[in-house]
Amino acid sequence: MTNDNPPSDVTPPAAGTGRERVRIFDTSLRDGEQAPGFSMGRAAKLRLAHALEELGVDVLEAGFPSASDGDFEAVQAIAREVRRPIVCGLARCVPGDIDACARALAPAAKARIHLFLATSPLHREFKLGMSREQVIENAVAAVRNACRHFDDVEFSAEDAIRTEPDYLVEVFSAVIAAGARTVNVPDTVGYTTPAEMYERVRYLREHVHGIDQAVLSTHCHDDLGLAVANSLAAVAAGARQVECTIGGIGERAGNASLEEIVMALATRAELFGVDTGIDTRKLYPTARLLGQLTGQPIARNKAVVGENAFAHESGIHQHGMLKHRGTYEIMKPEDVGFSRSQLVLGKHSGRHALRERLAALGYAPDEAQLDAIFTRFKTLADRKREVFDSDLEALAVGRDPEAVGPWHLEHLNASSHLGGNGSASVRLVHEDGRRASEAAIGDGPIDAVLRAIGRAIGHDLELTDFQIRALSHGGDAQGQATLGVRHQDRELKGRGVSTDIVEAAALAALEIANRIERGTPAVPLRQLAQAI
Ligand SMILES: CC(=O)SCCNC(=O)CCNC(=O)[C@H](O)C(C)(C)COP(=O)(O)OP(=O)(O)OC[C@H]1O[C@@H](n2cnc3c(N)ncnc32)[C@H](O)[C@@H]1OP(=O)(O)O
Ligand SMILES: CC(C)C(=O)C(=O)O
Ligand SMILES: [Mg+2]
Repeated sequence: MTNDNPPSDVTPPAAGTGRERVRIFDTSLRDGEQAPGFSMGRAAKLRLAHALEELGVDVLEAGFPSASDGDFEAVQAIAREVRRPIVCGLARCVPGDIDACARALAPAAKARIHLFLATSPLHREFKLGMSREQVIENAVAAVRNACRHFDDVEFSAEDAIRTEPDYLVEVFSAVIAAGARTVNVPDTVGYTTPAEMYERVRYLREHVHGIDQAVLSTHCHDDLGLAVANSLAAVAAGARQVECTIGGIGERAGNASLEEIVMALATRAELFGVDTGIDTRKLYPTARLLGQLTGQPIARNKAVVGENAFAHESGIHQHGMLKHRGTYEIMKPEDVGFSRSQLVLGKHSGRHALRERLAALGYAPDEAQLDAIFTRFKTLADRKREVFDSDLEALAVGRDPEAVGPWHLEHLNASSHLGGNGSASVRLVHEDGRRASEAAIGDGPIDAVLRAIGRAIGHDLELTDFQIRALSHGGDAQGQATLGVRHQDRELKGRGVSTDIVEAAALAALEIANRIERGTPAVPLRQLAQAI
């Protein structure tokens, strides 16, 4: 289709800064979705597409319309609903794919077709069975055909990095003459290095005819863990579009990660001198959404958006952070969508962070008190992976944070029902011989168990977080449940371990219930001295 909105000029300046703009081409919904474990249905794709629009991507590759009816419909739905970015579809250099793309993208406000054909000797000979000349003929014919439907045509030379450089120049010169507006250099198998990529892009800029009328793009894979570095090298050499995915998802080891590229360009703006249109504060929420939609959570140590990206457990780092956060952070957590940095208390923490956390909880121990708490804190931290606020409170007032009881679980019955509801009944027995039986329904069985236990001890408990982690493998694997619970404006955390995840969650809820029962309130500061 011919768009009313012509494609924007080749390298638009970024608003306000006077710097050139690098276009962010997101392919989470195409290359990202191609990887095992990341496949998304139409509703999920549509949801992520809206989030990517909010994030500010310039081009959104919505899928491969000829891959399946489902993908066709997903691309069509995205083309209909997502108005701000250019919506793009992938197509082989065959008329059927081009036709499917044109139909799927017909409702788009701004549409692009992304044609690809492999150009490397290996792919030409063994995969396509085409000569150099045939590859160029097919590519040119496909671009011409696509131009009958689209103003905005991108051509990718699949396996460009392993393609003879002078031949790649011929291919790109021919497709630009035929009407391609973007030429893309994929490192399809993640083989290149930053120095080689820089040199390749520089060479292409120097030798491709008509390159000034096209945007030079790159698309890097992470087989050697170099996708982001190679993408940045391409930008340094003059590439003005980068193809990438949220969380770096994609074929095999994945694509270059969008959030890493964007934050590298922003954090080291003095090196690159370019801007993107990304609202960086949406990076973390978008990555979380992707994790929820695919069921593949973000790795804890993932750069920029991982849970540990702004978390510090080591005492020496925590001390530095308390003095000046620039000592151990090069980006602000708020700038990528986290609410704040976190000082996590564990066995590597020191007195400075402990004192800070105790102060936040309302305790102001003197040096001797702090030493005593610190010793017991280290003993506890050696046994637990993370020390919660409720543990600290128990330490601060001289109670045993690992004490069990007074309530014990005597009976548990929980069931889930189609549509999301769950019901549970529990019977608790107290050390003094009392018994309490309660039943509840909730938003799933875990919520129902928590409510039933809350009722049994006479407190309202609201589920705020639930995580389950396998501690071992096999049919009788132990699962560790961690519950986050709100009780009277306080967030409490509890853990339970069992081979049954509902029971593990019940034990975590009971741990919280017992803390409430034992009462570890914020003790007035003056009482602290007697308490420890
Ligand atoms: C590097 C990349 O990421 S490329 C994109 C990869 N993504 C995907 O493949 C996901 C979607 N793919 C699919 O659903 C299927 O492969 C389909 C529907 C596109 C094609 O299915 P099939 O027709 O059964 O072919 P199949 O996948 O087995 O083989 C690929 C065919 O496309 C041809 N081909 C591969 N690339 C291209 C190209 N760029 N242009 C033209 N033909 C191509 C191959 O030579 C082969 O042709 P042949 O069937 O005549 O031997
Ligand atoms: C389709 C192309 C751009 C691709 O995904 C690759 O070569 O990796
Ligand atoms: Mg790819």
